[in-house]
Amino acid sequence: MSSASPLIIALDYPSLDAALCMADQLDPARCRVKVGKELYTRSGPDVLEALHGRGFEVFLDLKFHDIPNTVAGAVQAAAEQGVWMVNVHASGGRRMMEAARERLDRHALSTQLIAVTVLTSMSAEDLAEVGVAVSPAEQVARLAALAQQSGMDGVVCSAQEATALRDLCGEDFLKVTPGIRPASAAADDQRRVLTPSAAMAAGSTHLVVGRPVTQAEDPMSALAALESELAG
Ligand SMILES: O=C(O)c1cc(=O)[nH]c(=O)n1[C@@H]1O[C@H](COP(=O)(O)O)[C@@H](O)[C@H]1O
Repeated sequence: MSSASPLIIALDYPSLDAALCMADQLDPARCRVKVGKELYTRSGPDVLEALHGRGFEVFLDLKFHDIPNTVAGAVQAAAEQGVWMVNVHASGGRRMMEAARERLDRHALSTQLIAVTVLTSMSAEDLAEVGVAVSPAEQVARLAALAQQSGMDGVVCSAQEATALRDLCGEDFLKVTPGIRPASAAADDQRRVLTPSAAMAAGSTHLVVGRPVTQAEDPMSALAALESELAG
């Protein structure tokens, strides 16, 4: 089932049972779901089958970053499991992203292929420590332009950069933005955050939300509040 909602709920749980317990409370017409490193490492492809069986479109977030041939094979494997979206790290470079694109095209796989620019957990200080002397916004713009030239369908960035990327890469280029925090929520390990409504106003095409919903005392009312913020 394809959802018109921009919401992607991050099922960051340590077991298949815990993830499905949350998924069973969600409506595939009202959101998509994301499977990340912890859950996939524990459950393997079973989780994808279970979520697809429940009608969800799945973003498989394994952030591939390796030599071009290895990433192309991994992206093909993900797409052949029927996921809606898969991601790689843009910092893997042009040849890596082009190899992933070419592999999906060669096999007529329509999975959305996006590239992570600068993790939303990183600040300017974190970037400087790994040898990137420019601001997060500048590095995001550089990597988003490279991702677009390399055939990506969009990028993962912080909503703080979405407006600049709309100007740089256009409306249709996907801007998938984690680091979404309702005004009252804790930032946790995120550094570049925005509220759901501000993120949409800034030009995000999809919002990735994890802990503000999954760790809430009442996840369904947290989700309802988020939806009404977006509707309002
Ligand atoms: O690719 C991602 O999904 C991702 C990229 C990024 O830059 N920052 C980021 O937080 N994420 C993921 O988005 C989710 C955010 O979760 P919360 O911080 O709990 O809302 C996590 O599953 C992260 O792995």
